[in-house]
Amino acid sequence: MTFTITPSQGACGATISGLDLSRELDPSVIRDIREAWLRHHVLAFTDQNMDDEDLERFSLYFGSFAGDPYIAPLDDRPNVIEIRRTADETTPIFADAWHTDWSFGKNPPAATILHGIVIPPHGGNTDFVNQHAALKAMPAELRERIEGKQAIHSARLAYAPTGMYGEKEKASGKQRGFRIHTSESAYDTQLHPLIRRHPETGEECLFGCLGYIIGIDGMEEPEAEQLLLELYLWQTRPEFQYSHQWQPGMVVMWDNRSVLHKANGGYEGYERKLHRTVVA
Ligand SMILES: O=C(O)CCC(=O)C(=O)O
Ligand SMILES: [Fe+2]
Repeated sequence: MTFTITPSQGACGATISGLDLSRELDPSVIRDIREAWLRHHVLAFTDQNMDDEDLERFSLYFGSFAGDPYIAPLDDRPNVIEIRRTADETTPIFADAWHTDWSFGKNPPAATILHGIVIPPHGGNTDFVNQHAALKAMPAELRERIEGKQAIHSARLAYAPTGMYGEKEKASGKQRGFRIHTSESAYDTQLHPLIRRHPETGEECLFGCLGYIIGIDGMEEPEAEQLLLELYLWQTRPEFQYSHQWQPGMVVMWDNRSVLHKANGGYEGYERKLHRTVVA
């Protein structure tokens, strides 16, 4: 199978065309994809015509499934969740803030894979920021202040009963296109270093950002908040970004260990539906 890898014009990301993910892939092709994924951090596979079974098989080439703690999977597919926004939905856009998937966990996942099924005619990009590039270009003065520091991660601002997707959203009576359940477990915290080495490539990068990061271990709150905000503004700068524009049938796979990502709106009145797997 021959395929083409075209790097994006942005700080990360590449498009792969000429691959049919509805078929089994040769080990050598899987190796090439893995290499490209580690190099470009975000891969977009164009023109796929595939179902959930294909998505699952493709995902398992890269590791085992990680179960989503707060979003209900499809009834008949415990490893696939549907990110769906109906045409008339008025809830806030899901995941419209920079984050690393489940950085609040003890062992955050390696990859998230999205299959675009219904794609609106405009808007709805998924944005990525390269955290290797952000660290490399960081002013020494800022780096010194975060060096050796452990960030406190938690899902509480999003998934606790008091969080963004909690009681308030329920009380608003607005319906989401998919089911999110909040839980007391979202108040749990987990430490991860702000600067760490990528577990596969060994390259240094920043990990996580304000949002799932709620503090810095051993630092007073106002001081930590100020530092995390400064860091956030640096690590999400436009020069480190790549904005991914979807086409129907596209599959996008990113490396949670090296990029932050966020969803975008801008498609009011249109449906958007993607199926997602997460690889441990
Ligand atoms: O809807 C999107 O573009 C991305 C949503 C997201 O953050 C995710 O699936 O992890
Ligand atoms: Fe996400």
